[in-house]
Amino acid sequence: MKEQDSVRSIKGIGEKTEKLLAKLGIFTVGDFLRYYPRDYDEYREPIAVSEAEPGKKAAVFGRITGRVGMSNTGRKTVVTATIKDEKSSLQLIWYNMPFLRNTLQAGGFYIFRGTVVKKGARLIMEHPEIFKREDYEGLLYTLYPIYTLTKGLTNKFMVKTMHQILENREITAEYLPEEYRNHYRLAEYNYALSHIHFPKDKKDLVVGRRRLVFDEFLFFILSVRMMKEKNMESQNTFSIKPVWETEKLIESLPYPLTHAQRRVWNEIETNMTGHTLMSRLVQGDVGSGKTIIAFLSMILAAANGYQAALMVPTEVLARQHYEELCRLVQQQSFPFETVLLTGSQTAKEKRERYEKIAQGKAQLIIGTHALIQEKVIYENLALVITDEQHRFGVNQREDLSKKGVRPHVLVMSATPIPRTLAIILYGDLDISVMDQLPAKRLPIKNCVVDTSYRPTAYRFIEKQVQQGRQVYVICPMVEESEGLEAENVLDYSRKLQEALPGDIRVAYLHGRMKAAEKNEIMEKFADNEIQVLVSTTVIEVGVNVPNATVMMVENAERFGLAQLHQLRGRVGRGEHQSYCIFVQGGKDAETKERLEILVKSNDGFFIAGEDLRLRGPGDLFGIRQSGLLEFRLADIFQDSEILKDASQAAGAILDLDRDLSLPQNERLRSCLLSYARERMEMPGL
Ligand SMILES: Nc1ncnc2c1ncn2[C@@H]1O[C@H](COP(=O)(O)OP(=O)(O)OP(=O)(O)O)[C@@H](O)[C@H]1O
Repeated sequence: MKEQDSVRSIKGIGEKTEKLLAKLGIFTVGDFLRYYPRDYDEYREPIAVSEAEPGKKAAVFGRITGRVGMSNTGRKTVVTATIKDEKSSLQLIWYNMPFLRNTLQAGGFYIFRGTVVKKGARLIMEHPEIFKREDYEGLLYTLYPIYTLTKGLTNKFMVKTMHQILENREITAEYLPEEYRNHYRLAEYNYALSHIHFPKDKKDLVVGRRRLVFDEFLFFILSVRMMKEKNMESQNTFSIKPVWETEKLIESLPYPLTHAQRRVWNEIETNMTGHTLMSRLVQGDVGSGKTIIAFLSMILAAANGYQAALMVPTEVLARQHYEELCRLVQQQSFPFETVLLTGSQTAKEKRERYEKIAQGKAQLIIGTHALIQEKVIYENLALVITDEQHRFGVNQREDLSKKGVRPHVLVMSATPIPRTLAIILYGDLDISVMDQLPAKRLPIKNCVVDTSYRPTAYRFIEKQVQQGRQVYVICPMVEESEGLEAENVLDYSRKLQEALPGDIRVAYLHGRMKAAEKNEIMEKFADNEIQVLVSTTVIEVGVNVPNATVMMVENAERFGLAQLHQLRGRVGRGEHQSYCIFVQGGKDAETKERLEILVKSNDGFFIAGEDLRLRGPGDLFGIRQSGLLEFRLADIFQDSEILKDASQAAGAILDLDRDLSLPQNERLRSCLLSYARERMEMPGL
């Protein structure tokens, strides 16, 4: 069994399971290994009955008082027992496990582990695990992994399979030279992998996690630096001069550019018309107007006789940008042809576009990563713009340079990272910051509520739709999943359609739908044929429907604040007053306090910083901060010390071996390439 082998090579996995795993983005043995737990169930110190609190999972010790009862209700057998201390009692219930009546002894001392629930005045625990004291001691403080699942897969299966893979020692060879591991106090790779899944205790987990976080940062930084180094060496061989077309476009916009947009545009123009190739990061908060800056840069290249490509992470976004750019070009009667290139197009459609690109008939090219596939040959590509850095890793750059192309590179990022961290993460990529929102925007009105507010929210949604506006509702899950109590898109959209008048059209959207279906839904939403869109975070990045004025996020506690800020950025993009309703799953006061930060501020940088302050740096396994830079484990804020180490290591590695061509870096290089490939293929949520 090798990392790159299909999951089918794992014993016990057939076609059906293969399909289910694909839904989780697991295709190979390596994907499985890097499918890290979303949480851990800790075997904590047992507590007394009177310490048990409703809603919390606990291990409660006690002696069974009275007898162990058994009854039949309908087709179920119900076994019950009670444990007590001086102050309170806890009732234990098991369904369809009649044998327990004989195993559990009246008067026996046990530890019961489960979630405590309050029913009327009683405290009960349904289906608790049962332990003898001596057995529990062996488990004390161990952590049991919990994986995000999909219908048809159980946590038990994931655990069993993970053990099976990890037992096979040959799969994952260490790729980081020993001197680096020693210098940065890093665990060996296999050790780290097995301890992220099955840690003996928290300390163990921290050690394993540290290594894997280091790797994520290292790969990210290496890929950025390698891109930058290549460009730094390079002279700007393109002959690009400022053009009137960009000025004309700016003048024709229905709004003046903000100062920040002006400044950033000047920086880009100076760079592209200067002596060295551009490697620039444009960092701007949600809704700060990055798209028009991207378009201007593309027009600059096109008006100078070159091609420009804009690569975005989703087809939905590619199509949206394509339509907007076509509209602008036509309106100005510019003689440029715009083409869209996405994975879901038919072979014939793709062939036609390849031809146009190869012959230089198309100058403005927009698409997903289909843009840099083998068959695409550019005639004279001068500019590549990517939406998020991780989507344009080393291998894409290599793919391009194999074709003899070394274009200007512009990276657009909406992740609010303080400048100090951005510099470490993006190396010495030039950074342009767009720190201003367009004027005349009405600030979004926000509220944090619990689920009892839903009827009121639905009435509000109804009113907004009657006024011609549109609504997003975000759920954390696509479908129901075992062991996770969170709203899911499929059931929620059904419920919502029933709760709203029949003439309001509700539709749903999630990353697992076919691209064509997603496009159709998005187009209908953009045309206001659909008024309410229930979606996963697949709409988080870049989607722009200015008529949408309400964003309702269910189970808001499940998202990082920075991610919620991104989601909120989907509304308040037009002239109408917009609203954001964060619905909290429970009533936890701390969670409410955290969510209230969003009510206080609309500044992405501030929000990210406050989130960290509230959670404290010790909270390694809480909700991840930045949904956007899709690190699996790493959190740029929380792990900023590891980030600094990784940045230093990347520098040392590249100082000795600029393109990782030395034999000792061979494995590192191939891991880096598969890392970049993996990022590209990560399915939406
Ligand atoms: N200077 C401006 N004044 C008014 N509106 C603007 C200005 N610049 C852009 N816009 C409009 O603001 C909206 C958001 O712009 P854009 O889609 O470029 O945001 P963005 O920076 O890409 O944000 P996100 O990261 O959320 O995608 C668009 O409808 C755009 O037309």
